[in-house]
Amino acid sequence: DTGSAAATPIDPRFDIAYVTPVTIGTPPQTLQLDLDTGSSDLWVFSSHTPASQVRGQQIYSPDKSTTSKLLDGHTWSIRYGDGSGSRGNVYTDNFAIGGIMVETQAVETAEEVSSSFTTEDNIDGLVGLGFSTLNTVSPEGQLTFFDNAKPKLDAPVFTADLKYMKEGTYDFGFIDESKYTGEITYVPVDTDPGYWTFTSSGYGVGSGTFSSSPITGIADTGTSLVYLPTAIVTAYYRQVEGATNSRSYGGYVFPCNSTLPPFVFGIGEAKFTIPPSYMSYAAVTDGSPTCFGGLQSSSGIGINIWGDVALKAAFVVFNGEEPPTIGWANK
Ligand SMILES: CC[C@H](C)[C@H](NC(=O)[C@@H](NC[C@H](O)[C@@H](N)CC(C)C)C(C)C)C(=O)N[C@@H](Cc1ccccc1)C(=O)OC
Repeated sequence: DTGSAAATPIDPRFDIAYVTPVTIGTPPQTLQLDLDTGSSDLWVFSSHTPASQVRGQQIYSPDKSTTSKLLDGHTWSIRYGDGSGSRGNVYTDNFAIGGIMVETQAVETAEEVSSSFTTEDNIDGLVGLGFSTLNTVSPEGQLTFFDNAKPKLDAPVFTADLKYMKEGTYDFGFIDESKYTGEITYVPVDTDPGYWTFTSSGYGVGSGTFSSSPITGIADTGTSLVYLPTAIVTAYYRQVEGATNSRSYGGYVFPCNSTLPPFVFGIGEAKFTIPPSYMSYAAVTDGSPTCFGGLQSSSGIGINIWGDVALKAAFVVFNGEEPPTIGWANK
């Protein structure tokens, strides 16, 4: 099998996250989920989510599905790096993305979600596409959609073609040559503890010299920004007029009318350029003349994260063969 599904930005003003339509159950219930390579739980707003925590999200009602089965005695509870989280029970049911159907996918129903999920009314849940070792279901961990679908796919891969303030695509089971230019550069993935962890070959700020120093981090479609070591981040903002590291805004900000250099990162011998428009992520509040940077420091997180600001500058292949690799191409 092969399949494709849209990755649509949830906000017209800036790319905070992307959602993809999925179907769950019989008859199919359609939800818009955030495909997240930075985690490995598939969880949804559901008929079990307290009404006070639901604000317009589509919900999955297992009782309305003839193919749903409670996974008795199983629960899940997840905490993300941004402090958000959720927890609940587990069902298995039919689950499809882009026409790829998995009959007994573990679908985790939310009994509780944190406030940032309640307020984000365009996200009905997440599809974790990290490695299944990170799945939080207890007492038995469950497989991700990708692990379940892999045997059915023409090739054990999925690709991300995220776009700046536009609809992009996730493809499953094939590599669409029309979506990229030149060659795909593959690098090894370290699957411990369960992220798509790889090592970039270095970085450059604008037309400055390229610094060939290894940067190990994760490819995370579920994180909006890029988080890198402080030394790299300060080198970048040193080139931005009026940039400061704001405690009140929680990161580097600068006057929106400042000229920003592009940010270059290396994958093997290949170079990828994040254009200035992606690096000026968003006004700190609507209409403010102060903008928040798309590149921030990872020092408070503990890992480097190549989030959407970097991923949308490339065509990315998540290769699930043994051993897994990750491929990057320009587009
Ligand atoms: C199973 C937990 C998943 C894998 C969780 N993953 C993450 O938090 C990673 N991805 C974060 C998600 O992409 C998130 N931005 C999705 C949105 C919609 C909320 C971060 C680290 C880049 C995690 O590592 N949580 C840490 C908590 C943490 C991590 C980093 C910093 C601080 C705290 C944990 O609990 O690990 C067991």
